[in-house]
Amino acid sequence: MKNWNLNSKGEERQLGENIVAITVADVIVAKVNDDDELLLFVSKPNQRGGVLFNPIPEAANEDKDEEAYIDDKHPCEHDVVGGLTLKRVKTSKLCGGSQDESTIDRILRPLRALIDPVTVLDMSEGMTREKLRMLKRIMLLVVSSFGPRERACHCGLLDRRRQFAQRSRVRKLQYIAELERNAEGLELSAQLQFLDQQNLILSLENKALKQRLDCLVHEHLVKCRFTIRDSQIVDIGPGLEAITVQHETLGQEVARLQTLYHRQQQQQQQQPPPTHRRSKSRDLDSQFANLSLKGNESSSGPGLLCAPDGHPQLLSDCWYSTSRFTTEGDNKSPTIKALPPKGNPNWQFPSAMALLTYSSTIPFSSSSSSSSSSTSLSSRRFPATPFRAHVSEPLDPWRFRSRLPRPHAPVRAKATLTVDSPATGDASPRNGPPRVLLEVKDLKAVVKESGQEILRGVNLTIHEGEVHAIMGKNGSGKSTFSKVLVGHQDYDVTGGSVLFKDQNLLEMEPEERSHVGLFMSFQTPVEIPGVSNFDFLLMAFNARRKNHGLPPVEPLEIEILQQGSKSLAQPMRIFQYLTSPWQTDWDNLKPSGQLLIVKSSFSSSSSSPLHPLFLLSFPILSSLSLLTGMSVYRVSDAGHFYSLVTPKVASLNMNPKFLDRNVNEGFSGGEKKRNEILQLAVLEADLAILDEIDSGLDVDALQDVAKAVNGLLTPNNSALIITHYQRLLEYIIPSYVHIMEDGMIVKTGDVSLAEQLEREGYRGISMS
Ligand SMILES: Nc1ncnc2c1ncn2[C@@H]1O[C@H](COP(=O)(O)OP(=O)(O)OP(=O)(O)O)[C@@H](O)[C@H]1O
Repeated sequence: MKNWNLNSKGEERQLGENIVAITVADVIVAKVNDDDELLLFVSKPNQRGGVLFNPIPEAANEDKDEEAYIDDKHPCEHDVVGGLTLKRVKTSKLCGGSQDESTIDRILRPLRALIDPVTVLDMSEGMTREKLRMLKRIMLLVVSSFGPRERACHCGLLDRRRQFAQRSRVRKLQYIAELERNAEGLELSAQLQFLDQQNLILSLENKALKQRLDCLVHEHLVKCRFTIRDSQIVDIGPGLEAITVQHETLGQEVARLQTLYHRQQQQQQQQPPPTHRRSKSRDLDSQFANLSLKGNESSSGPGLLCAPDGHPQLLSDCWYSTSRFTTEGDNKSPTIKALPPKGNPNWQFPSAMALLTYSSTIPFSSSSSSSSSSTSLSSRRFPATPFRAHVSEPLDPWRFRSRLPRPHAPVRAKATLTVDSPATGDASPRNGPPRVLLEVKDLKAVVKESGQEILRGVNLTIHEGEVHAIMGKNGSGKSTFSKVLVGHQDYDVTGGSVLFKDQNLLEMEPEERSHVGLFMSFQTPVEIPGVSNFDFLLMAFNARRKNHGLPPVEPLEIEILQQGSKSLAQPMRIFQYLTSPWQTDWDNLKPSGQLLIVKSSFSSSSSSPLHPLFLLSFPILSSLSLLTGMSVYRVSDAGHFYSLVTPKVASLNMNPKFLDRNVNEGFSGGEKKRNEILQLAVLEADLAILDEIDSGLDVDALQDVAKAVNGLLTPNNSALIITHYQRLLEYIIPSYVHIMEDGMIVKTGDVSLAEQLEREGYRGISMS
């Protein structure tokens, strides 16, 4: 193993000699081959010494997607959340340890085939400070390939499609790993220096050659590969195998671009702010119009589109757009003609250049002004006379729409599901009197462990469309009542009956209770390390759908737009436009994964018109696809789970990034509560039991949460709210207020009872 002194943020990290274990992230999911299952699945070590999911499920459990696995010694506080049974395994099972040698060996065997030696952290004795320190400083992701047959690591929760959301977390780590793998035995150290948000300088120091190799790396190119041969960088970026660049000249080029960049920055600072902001698409248009072209003037061969002066940020786009082409016409105004890449006679030249060429009026004239920059490239490949493309008018992407290659058939059948809720409740009231949803008669329950009786005969009837509030002194049994209703394992029911929608609730397993429409928001919501909120919501949602005999909902629609020629056999240096579809910033291009993906916001659904920016970007992607052999995908959320969940996130005033975070992990108290309501909103339960959702909420959050709950109430569902304070009931007006004392409901009234309680306290209320 080489030592690397950088991590993805450019911070100094020194890796231990033999350590290749993998993570400080919550979950590492990596995939190399198209057919791969999950590579590795390690959760952040936490104080309980556990991670949540076992990467090697029992054979019998393999198909139970909604289940994970528990180490009984580390039970979760609540083992049923949103209808999913959560189980826990010990870190030792993942990171190694003496407890189960064969399991560890099974995990590590394929890893060892790729990277050796592998250091195993023995976690069987629990987490020590030293081990934690070791884990924390490990920032190297091992990208490996486990075929489906080996299935060395399989995650019961995430299938390939769901990994989209996870990939963002690993992209930079992958980058480091990729650099490491491609160093070809040369000892390199690397430094990253950010020029701006998107561009950075990657400096590779080759100690053996005593050379420093600098290269501008656009964010798109973060996954680019630098191969070093004979003191030259060969193969920079996808598809540019033909380009050989001497590192010294590349360094000069970088320096030049850097100067340009700084000069431009200075100029921008000196200029008064523009009065009108130009739309981004217009900016792109004009930037494309400024592209220049360098290439082989007379014969076929590689060409290079170059960024206009002062726009180094376009450089990598241009590189990506490099295609095989030839020029026709005389030197003064040659035109470009595309050549099909080898082995692909049907190629149509759908590159950025195609946009230029198709306009057919574009003259390419010899330009001496840019000859200086051409010397930065190897003269063997690039003659000193470059061409410069002039575009007389801004590009109108709509003009070229019909020329774009027709999308291929979808990779898999497009989901035609509408995301209908499995909940039975809909907004329209049923005919006749409201149905009884919950009928509790003389319910008695004891603490399983001690036999202490907590509930001593609770009676409560809840009809559809009603909101019931339970108040009561601390320790009166409110939470116990709600937990008994959802089947908490700590309690035994010793008497009475509970009917939910005419079914005997007490005979049901906890997850069944959830599936039939009972939802409980806990006082202290459970954290689920290693599982993103989005995945969790999707799993819970689909678990309920499954229970109702409905097919699962897909997170996204994925459609292939251009089939690449290569199989995904190699780790690819491809970026994707989308890792989290809720992030809709065009500039936020993410290097990750193996797919070229256009964000849903640009492509919308397949039936709706294509966004102009998509049209502009597609040729680049398409060209890149041709060069690299990778496929181009389009992703749409229309009618899929993303489109269901994102408005609900918005209605709760939650930051969409919360979808990407692990369930409740690191959330503030208020955020956890909102998250609980988000779960409720997604699951659309018939009866929501909300235990102190107002605790820990500031005034705004309280209003948001109350508003969201009110928005979920329909004539056909109901809510049971446990609270200490009347203020919540100002926002969610209850039909009935009950007071619980010593394990029984001792008084029932309307909202005025809560007001009286607020004024006079429990002493002021007669419980008779
Ligand atoms: N698992 C348990 N083990 C031991 N005692 C328990 C357990 N669960 C509940 N109790 C006891 O039962 C009583 C009622 O607790 P519960 O949490 O239901 O009260 P509560 O009305 O919700 O109180 P608060 O308003 O403070 O939340 C308390 O005395 C509590 O200590």
